[in-house]
Amino acid sequence: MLQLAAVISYVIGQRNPSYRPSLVQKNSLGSASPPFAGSDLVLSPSQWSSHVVGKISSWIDLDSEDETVRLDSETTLRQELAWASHLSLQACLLPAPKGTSCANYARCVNQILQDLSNMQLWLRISLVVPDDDSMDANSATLVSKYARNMPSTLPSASSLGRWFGESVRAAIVNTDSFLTNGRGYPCLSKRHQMLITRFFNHNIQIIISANSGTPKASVDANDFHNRSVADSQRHPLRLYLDYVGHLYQKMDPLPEQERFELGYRDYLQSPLQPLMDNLEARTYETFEKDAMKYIQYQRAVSKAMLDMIPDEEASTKTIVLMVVGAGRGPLVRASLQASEETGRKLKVYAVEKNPNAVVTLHALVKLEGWEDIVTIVSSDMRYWNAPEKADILVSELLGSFGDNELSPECLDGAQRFLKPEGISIPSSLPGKMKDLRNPFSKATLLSLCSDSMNMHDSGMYTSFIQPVTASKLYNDVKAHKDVSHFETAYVVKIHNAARLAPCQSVFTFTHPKSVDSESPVDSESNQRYKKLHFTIPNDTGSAMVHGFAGYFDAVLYKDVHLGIEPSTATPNMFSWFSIFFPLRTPIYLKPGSTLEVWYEWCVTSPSESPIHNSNGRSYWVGL
Ligand SMILES: C[S@@+](CC[C@H](N)C(=O)[O-])C[C@H]1O[C@@H](n2cnc3c(N)ncnc32)[C@H](O)[C@@H]1O
Repeated sequence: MLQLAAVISYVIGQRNPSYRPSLVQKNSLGSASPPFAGSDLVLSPSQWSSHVVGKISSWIDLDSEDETVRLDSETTLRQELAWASHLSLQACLLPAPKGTSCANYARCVNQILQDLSNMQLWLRISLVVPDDDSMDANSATLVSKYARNMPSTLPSASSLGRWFGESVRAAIVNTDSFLTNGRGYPCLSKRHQMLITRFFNHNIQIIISANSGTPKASVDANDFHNRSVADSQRHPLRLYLDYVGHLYQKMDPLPEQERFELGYRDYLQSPLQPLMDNLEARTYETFEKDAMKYIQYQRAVSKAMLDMIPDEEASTKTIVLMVVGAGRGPLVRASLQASEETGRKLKVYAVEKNPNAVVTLHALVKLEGWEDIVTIVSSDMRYWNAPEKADILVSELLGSFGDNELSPECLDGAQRFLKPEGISIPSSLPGKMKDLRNPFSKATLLSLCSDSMNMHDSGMYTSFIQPVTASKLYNDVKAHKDVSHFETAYVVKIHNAARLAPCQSVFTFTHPKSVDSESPVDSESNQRYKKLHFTIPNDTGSAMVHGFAGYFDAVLYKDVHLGIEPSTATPNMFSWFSIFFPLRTPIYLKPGSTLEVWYEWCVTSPSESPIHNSNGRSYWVGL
């Protein structure tokens, strides 16, 4: 049930706490060394490997000025880790470095890591930088392929937030961090409670620790073996454990959408290429389950119809509506429902280039009896010779980053058959955009759209990025051991990540494009360039940037929008996950620093990255 109960910490060297290799060599005079640990028979191999995390002797000081202590430390660390490997433990918790210098600590750990195959090493890192030069392991910690010590006074939200992008395995909460409630039971402040709940949401285990003098949460393995249930209930940290268990139990159940998305968390997927490839039936099926998307389209089409035809002309005029990229027909259905809802008459063309989806479209039209209203066109919209012009053009060709499924290029082709006064859904606000366009260059227009306008009044769809710490995503890309995977964009339900600065808009595309020949804006070009500066809040502290998370927002019509940019995301919609652009080498940011990035694409400050995906050599979207 509870993650906390799942792992017992086993102090590997505790058989004899005063054991030092150098003393043994001096005293034993060649006789056999006494055992430094208990027998491996006290637990079964599966218990060792699934229930136990080893705890390496805390006296170890790998950077000690005292040569004997340093050498003893190295020998003991290796010996204890070898024993832990012998037991097939899943992980071992290393003691924190003792001073400010940890060069030899890093060297030893790095060397040991080369030979470790399955066992993880957990490092203790204090959530706050201690005042003195000792890393007080008992104050409060996270265990990451870290363990974090959690202090009684917590740092700022953005400082804490960084850790959700790092590979944190456990949080060590000292009993000092607890308060006592009116009935004398341990409890935590509201901020601590929220943090613990967030740890649970990120599968971070909680370890309760007590200062020396108070019995520790860790249980001797021999003791554990013989312990009766009644004994264990009297464990001095039992009340603390019960309280943390209570926090776990009172968590709200995950909403249905998040449950659906659980299996996709931090799982890198290649973005779809619906133009170059033909989508499969199961992909269409996933789209079609997203009721929210079609509700928003229906609302947008209804509003456009009402604006287009006044009530008094509703029975005499018929709107020509074209769904371009109709797939298996859900936007045709949404449009027909909008027609029913508004009492406006409709004639529909469903244009689709995927011949397999067209088969299903035909079956749908027949099944629903739409033959008199809907004409199916099996063609690429860029080359179709439409028999008449459309009043309303409905499309959904959006990728997670807006234009990355080539919506601009496809709609450029479809614009030919939209009446000059016609409406595109997603839609621009032609009058307003035109006012802005005329006096400015394209670069100015882009920065205006992004910086000073409310995005829902701006163009048709806009992409956004923000820098993230996302060590899991980074390591998954790195595991491919080639440059091309670093130069690829991924669609991913980003979960274990820290969003280091608010999103900024990148590119905006509007349709139909301006036909104003006097405009200085080259309205035909879909080329874009943008330079952005992200300022990391001062109280974040230092952070690593592993890449950028990308999103889009689209104005469907007037106030009806659709998008995944976190601050305005359409609720309960799961058709799009974020996009992730990894960096080949993570960038270290000092507290309060500014990150400069240009797209597409390179980081130029505080340090320079190589140019990514030059000329689309690793990743491109196929026309
Ligand atoms: C993202 S899917 C959306 C499908 C459908 N509207 C839905 O909501 O389920 C985009 C669809 O547009 C089609 N498509 C992409 N580019 C096209 C083009 N140039 N001409 C016609 N269809 C296109 C794809 O084959 C795909 O069926």
